Amino acid sequence: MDKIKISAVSYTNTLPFLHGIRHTDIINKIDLSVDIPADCAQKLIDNKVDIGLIPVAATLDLPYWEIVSDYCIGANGPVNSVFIFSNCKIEDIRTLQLDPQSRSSNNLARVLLKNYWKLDPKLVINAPDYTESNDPNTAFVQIGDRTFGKKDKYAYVYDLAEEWKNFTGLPFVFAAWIANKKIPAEFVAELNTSLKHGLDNRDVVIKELPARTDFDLEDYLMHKLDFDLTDDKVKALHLFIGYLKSLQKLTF
Ligand SMILES: C=C(O[C@@H]1C=C(C(=O)O)C=C[C@H]1O)C(=O)O
Repeated sequence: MDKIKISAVSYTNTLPFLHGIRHTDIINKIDLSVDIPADCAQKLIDNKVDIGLIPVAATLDLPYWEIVSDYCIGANGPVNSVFIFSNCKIEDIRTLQLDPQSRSSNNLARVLLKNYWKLDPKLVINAPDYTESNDPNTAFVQIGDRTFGKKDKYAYVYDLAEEWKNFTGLPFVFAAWIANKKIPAEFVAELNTSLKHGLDNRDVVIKELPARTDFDLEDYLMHKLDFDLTDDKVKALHLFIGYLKSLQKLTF
């Protein structure tokens, strides 16, 4: 059988999964690439890979998709790496610049703005530098490692997993292991075992990371991120996709 092609996320949040994959025999059965989330999604859409740890918002662009793992990148409350950073209160934001590496969180911001905050700022895709603006009423979405240590630098910081929980009472799934075709059950079982091995060895992963004083990596990987794809997370995933379908599609 040809090797199964897999694209995984290149952020710290995925290091436990990569540890599991690289330290179990599954590594010999797959072609693994590590990409920013937007590229994980695009590779699965373009059928360059069979499975991706893709932003769940990208399922709208897949004619066929199925979840192939019991694990995900999720959070039940604050996640500490998905934010709107702003110098004004949320209700005063007139322009929101989106993160080009994200698909889920940009759309989560849109869902929350419309349905929770009842706001309608102008959205900017592909701003030359989306994190910079001279306008005090322009804010931005940012995800992943680039947010580490930035929380104290802005007057207003909105953790989008926390805000989703305030809105729905549910956890949130940012990315899930999704296939664009049927995958044999034995492979799915092996993938789950390998991902679990990585999660069970998070202490090793944490020790290997360069220490930093401005961000608590242990708290992030052990507590803020919530990797089990529980029934509540699946419910949240479908609720989110439902909200997304009622919004105009964003084209990056
Ligand atoms: C929690 C995170 O989850 C992610 C957010 C994603 C998105 O917004 O599209 C995609 C993959 C995950 O890496 C994060 O990156 O901080």
